Amino acid sequence: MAFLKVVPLEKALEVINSFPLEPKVEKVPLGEALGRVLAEDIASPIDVPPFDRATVDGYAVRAEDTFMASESEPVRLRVVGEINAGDTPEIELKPGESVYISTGAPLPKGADAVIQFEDVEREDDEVVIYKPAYPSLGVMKAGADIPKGKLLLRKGTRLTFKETALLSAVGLSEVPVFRKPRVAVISTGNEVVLPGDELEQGQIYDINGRAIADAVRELGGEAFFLGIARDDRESLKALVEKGVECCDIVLLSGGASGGIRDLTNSIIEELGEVKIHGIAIQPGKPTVIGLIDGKPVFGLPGYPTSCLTNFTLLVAPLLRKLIGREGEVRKVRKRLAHKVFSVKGRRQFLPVKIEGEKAVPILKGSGAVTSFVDADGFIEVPENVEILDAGEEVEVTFFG
Ligand SMILES: Nc1nc2c(c(=O)[nH]1)N[C@H]1C(S)=C(S)[C@@H](COP(=O)(O)OP(=O)(O)OC[C@H]3O[C@@H](n4cnc5c(N)ncnc54)[C@H](O)[C@@H]3O)O[C@H]1N2
Ligand code: MOO
Repeated sequence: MAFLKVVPLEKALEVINSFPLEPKVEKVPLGEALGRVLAEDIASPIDVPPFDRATVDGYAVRAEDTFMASESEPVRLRVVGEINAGDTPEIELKPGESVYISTGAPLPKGADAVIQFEDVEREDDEVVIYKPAYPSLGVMKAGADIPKGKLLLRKGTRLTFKETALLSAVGLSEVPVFRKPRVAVISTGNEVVLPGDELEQGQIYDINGRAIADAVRELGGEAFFLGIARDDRESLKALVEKGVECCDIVLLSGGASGGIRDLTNSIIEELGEVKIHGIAIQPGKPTVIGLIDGKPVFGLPGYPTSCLTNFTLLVAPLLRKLIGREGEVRKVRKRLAHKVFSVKGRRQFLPVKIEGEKAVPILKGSGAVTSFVDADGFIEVPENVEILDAGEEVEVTFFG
C-alpha cells in the first residue's frame, strides 16, 4: 500500500475493531486480583455473617426473661456457661438462664439478645439485670451484612481494595477476570538511546518506549519493552518478529512516515499485511496499522505527543475492549482559554491543560514531550473548522 492513502479516523477504528482479538477470561488468586476487571457477575455464595453473632461482650439471654427488669426490681438469671468467638455452642438456653458470650461468638439456641457486661452485675453464678433487653439487642443476624445469593459485583468492575474486601468476606479465593492483553513495545531510531546511557552528539533519550509501556499498564495490559530497533531492516524485523511471537499486539513508534529511513510500513508489509498507512488526523497522519499472523501491529508516529495522542485514539479502545472496559473514556466539557487556529481539511487533536473551568491549549507542537506531559487531555477540532474562539465550549478527552 502506498504512503498517504489517508483514511478517516472512523475507518481506522472500524479496521481495528474488526481485528481477530477477543477478550479472554482467566482465574486469578484473590491476592492478585487488585486492579483487574471482573469477567463475570459475582453473587454471594454464603450469608455474612454466616451465623447470628454477638456484637458485644456480655450475656446472651432470652429477651422475654428480662421484660420485667427494673432498677428497683432487677431480674436474676443463672449463668450456665461461656461461649467464645470460634466456639460451636452446644448450650441451649432455657427460661431463667443466660450465658457469658464474647463479641463475634455465635449465639446459643434459645437466646435472642446480648446485654453488654457494663449494664449488668455479676454475682457468683448469677447475672443481675436492671433494664429489659429487646430481641436482637447486641446481635447481628446471619446474612444481615450480606445475604446469600445477593449480587455483589457486576462484570466489568475494576477491582479496588473495596471489592477485594467484599470477595474476601464471602470467601472467594479465586476471581474470574479478563486476561491482560500482552503488548510488545518497540522504539525505533538510530538517534534514540535508553536513559542511563551517555548521550552522544545527535542522540536523544527514549520517551515513547517508557510512555507507551506504562500507558498500556495503566489501562490494564501487560507491556513488554523489547528495546530500540536501529534504522535497518534486520534490526527492526528481528524485534517485530519477537513481538509477534511473544505478544497479542505489537506497538512501534517512529519510522512510521514515508521517508527513506522510515521502515515500519515496509517491514509490516513484508511480514504480514498493511491495512492502513495514513489517517486524516493531526497529529498522527503517518500511522501504520497492519496484521502479522493475525496480530495487530501499530506503527505510531515518532513525535512523543503524536505517539501518545494516537495511542489514546487508536490503541486504547482495543485494549479496553480486551479487558472488558469498553467505553471507559473520561471526558469533561470546558471553555477554551484562548483562540486557536487549525488546518482546514484535517481533524486536529490539540493537547490542553485544565485550569478550573478553562481548557488551556498547549501550542508547543507534537515534537515536544511537555506538550503531553503538561496536558491533561486533548480537544478535537473538526476538519471543516479553522478557528476556535476563546470561550467556546470544548470536550476534553483525558490522556490515560
Ligand atoms: N516529509 C514529511 N516529513 C514528515 C512528515 C510528513 O508528513 N512529511 N510528518 C511529520 C510528522 S507530523 C511526524 S509525527 C513525524 C513522524 O514521523 P515518524 O513516525 O517516521 O517518526 P521519526 O521520523 O522516526 O521520528 C520523529 C521524531 O520523533 C523522535 N522520536 C522517535 N522515536 C522517539 C522515541 N522513542 N522517544 C523520543 N523521541 C522519539 C525522533 O527523534 C524525531 O525527532 O514525521 C514528520 N516528518
Ligand atoms: O502527524 Mo504528526 O503526528 O502531525 O505530529
